[in-house]
Amino acid sequence: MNLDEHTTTWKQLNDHLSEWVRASKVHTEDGHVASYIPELANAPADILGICIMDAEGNTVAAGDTDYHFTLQSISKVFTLILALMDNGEEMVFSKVGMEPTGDDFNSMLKLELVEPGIPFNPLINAGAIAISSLIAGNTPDEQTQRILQFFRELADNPALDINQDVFKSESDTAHRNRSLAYFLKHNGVLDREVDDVLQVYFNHCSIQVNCTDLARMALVLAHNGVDPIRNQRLIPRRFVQIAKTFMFTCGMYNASGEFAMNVGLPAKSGVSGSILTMVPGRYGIGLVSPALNRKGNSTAGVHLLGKLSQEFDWSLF
Ligand SMILES: NC(=O)CC[C@H](N)C(=O)O
Repeated sequence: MNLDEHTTTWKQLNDHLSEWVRASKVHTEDGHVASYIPELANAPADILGICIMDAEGNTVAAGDTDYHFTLQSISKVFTLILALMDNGEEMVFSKVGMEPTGDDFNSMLKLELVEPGIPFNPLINAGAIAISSLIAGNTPDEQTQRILQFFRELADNPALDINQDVFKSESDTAHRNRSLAYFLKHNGVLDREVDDVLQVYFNHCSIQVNCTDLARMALVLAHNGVDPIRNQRLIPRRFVQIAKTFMFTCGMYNASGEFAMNVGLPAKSGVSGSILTMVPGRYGIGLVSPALNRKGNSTAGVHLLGKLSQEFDWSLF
């Protein structure tokens, strides 16, 4: 995109984003806030906030942008990157595969059905739990600190921290994730103890952010691992390429095909109703709207991104 195009897009966004947010907000009524993690059930069902950041750090934001939420599954993109940085591709892909499942994000179906019993990809729960075990550190605390440091660097926000209430709530009720982890342990995928691995996993899912933090983290991916604001490489290009490929094929779970069709951008959603996406080479985008559809993606959020993609012809296809 040349400078003129950027100026036009930015003006359009400034002029219309609030109105588009209002129009998408009605779609919060089509969804439900996640309640299987009890603490998430307290989220307001009718809000929608978005922040779009350009390569200089300018932002256009609209809606409920002060709202704080936990990263949930969005964290999986960045723990994958960290595991790749700590272990290299060969090691990581001996523990997780590269294919979409077509199943729900917390499904354990294919772990038993398909040899060799490793998770299909690093963005489903089973895959992300396997990835948590690969983060460098001698103890779960050391691993968690390493993740926090990395996320703070990417968000350029030293104040990022874990929401302890959400952590405890998930940890107390995660019977399904526990069974996935035991399955993985049995299959020889986890070299650490199940409880230790889960502690790291629940911790990174519970890191609290706002839309601006999400947009800032997305901006680094949009620029292939270089933070364009500080002009500093934070992630090797190849690992961003891997992460973005997974976002495209699995980032919106088993609605990734539909999202690719309607929006056409690499994205990752979380059950807090958050979505991180980007316009490659240009903008980082973070949004939140807690009401989810059946597949675990924000109803109003997906609608708004469809509108933006259509308006600015952002689809990569
Ligand atoms: N889709 C998600 O955001 C899932 C993350 C959540 N912490 C879980 O394990 O269930």
